[in-house]
Amino acid sequence: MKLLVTGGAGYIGSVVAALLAEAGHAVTVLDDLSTGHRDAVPEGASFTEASVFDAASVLDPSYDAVLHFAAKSLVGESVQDPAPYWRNNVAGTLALLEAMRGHGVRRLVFSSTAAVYGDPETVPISEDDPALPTSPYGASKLAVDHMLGGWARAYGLGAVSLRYFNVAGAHGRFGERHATETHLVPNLLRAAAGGGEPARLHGTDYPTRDGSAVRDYLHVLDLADAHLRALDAVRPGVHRVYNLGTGSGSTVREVLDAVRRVTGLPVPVEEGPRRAGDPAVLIASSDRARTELGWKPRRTLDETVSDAWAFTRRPGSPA
Ligand SMILES: NC(=O)c1ccc[n+]([C@@H]2O[C@H](COP(=O)([O-])OP(=O)(O)OC[C@H]3O[C@@H](n4cnc5c(N)ncnc54)[C@H](O)[C@@H]3O)[C@@H](O)[C@H]2O)c1
Ligand SMILES: O=c1ccn([C@@H]2O[C@H](COP(=O)(O)OP(=O)(O)O[C@H]3O[C@H](CO)[C@H](O)[C@H](O)[C@H]3O)[C@@H](O)[C@H]2O)c(=O)[nH]1
Repeated sequence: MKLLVTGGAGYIGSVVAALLAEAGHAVTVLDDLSTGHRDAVPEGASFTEASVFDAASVLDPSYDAVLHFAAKSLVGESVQDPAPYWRNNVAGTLALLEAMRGHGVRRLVFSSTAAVYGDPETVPISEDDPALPTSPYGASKLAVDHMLGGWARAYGLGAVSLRYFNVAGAHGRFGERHATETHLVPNLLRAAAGGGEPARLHGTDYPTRDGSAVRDYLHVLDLADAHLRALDAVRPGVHRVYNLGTGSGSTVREVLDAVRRVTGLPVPVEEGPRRAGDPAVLIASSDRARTELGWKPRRTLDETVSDAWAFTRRPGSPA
């Protein structure tokens, strides 16, 4: 297939673009490099440095599908400064959808998020549970999910929204390197590598088994596999939503233990208050993806941490 991958110079987009190129697809990456890196675009993919707002001039009717990763995605930042989230994630996606419609490109796989669910009443969370986001980031992604439903019904778009839970790990030279890093696993690994600040543990008084927050950590390669399956499953006129997680939760302290186990290093940690807006527990029910996409996550937390550690220690890594 001929595919446009927006955000393909970023963490998750670069891993999926690499796998798509390895599978023999013709991949064009569109990325404005706002948080991504030119050297993260995989060999074998062509690259256009542009914004999703310019998608109309990059797409043409020969494209079979778009995988849309480009977004702003920091929960806390979106609370402090929501305007860029609505502009980039909602208006940017609208521009992309109009470009797709204009060129007759009718298949889309979209990066949605567990943040659409806010603070859930029960876990594991299924796709039919209430979506009450607690941040502009989550609200912007939910708005797009709604937009895609309307586009499928009215214009015949085939779309899949993949609601990722916590993504971690790496695929060789493709991994997570953000100038502003808020995610737990890379922050713990940076502290393990030494030379910097201790890692911070945000919140020790959650109603969980050890007082720290619980998340569902999914290896980026398992996540990527779901994208390849979604691309095959997408059908004109239908919008489907799938949660993607392992179905089992780890506390922050358990992830810290995994990092100590995998690296064999003492990871300095400072305990602090809760981070504003963080829910206590987020765990996915991915039964729908298992049933309809035949998807099954395969990698353990230790494998996830181990692959992220190998990425952190690669030659030339700033960590
Ligand atoms: N990392 C996670 O745990 C997680 C969880 C849930 C959902 N997501 C979603 O997955 C997607 C990818 O996340 P990531 O962690 O790889 O983030 P990332 O910041 O590494 O990648 C995003 C990429 O999009 C590009 N980009 C941003 N705005 C753009 C625009 N207007 N035009 C063109 N390119 C633009 C950036 O330069 C970057 O390369 C995002 O949509 C995010 O919301 C991520
Ligand atoms: O240095 C850190 C970083 C994080 N945490 C804690 O570790 C857990 C995981 O935090 P992350 O920042 O790694 O991930 P989030 O759960 O906050 O966010 C992720 O999942 C969300 C869904 O809820 C969104 O999709 C978002 O894009 C994605 O990054 C949280 O309890 C957080 O407070 C720490 O203790 N120390």
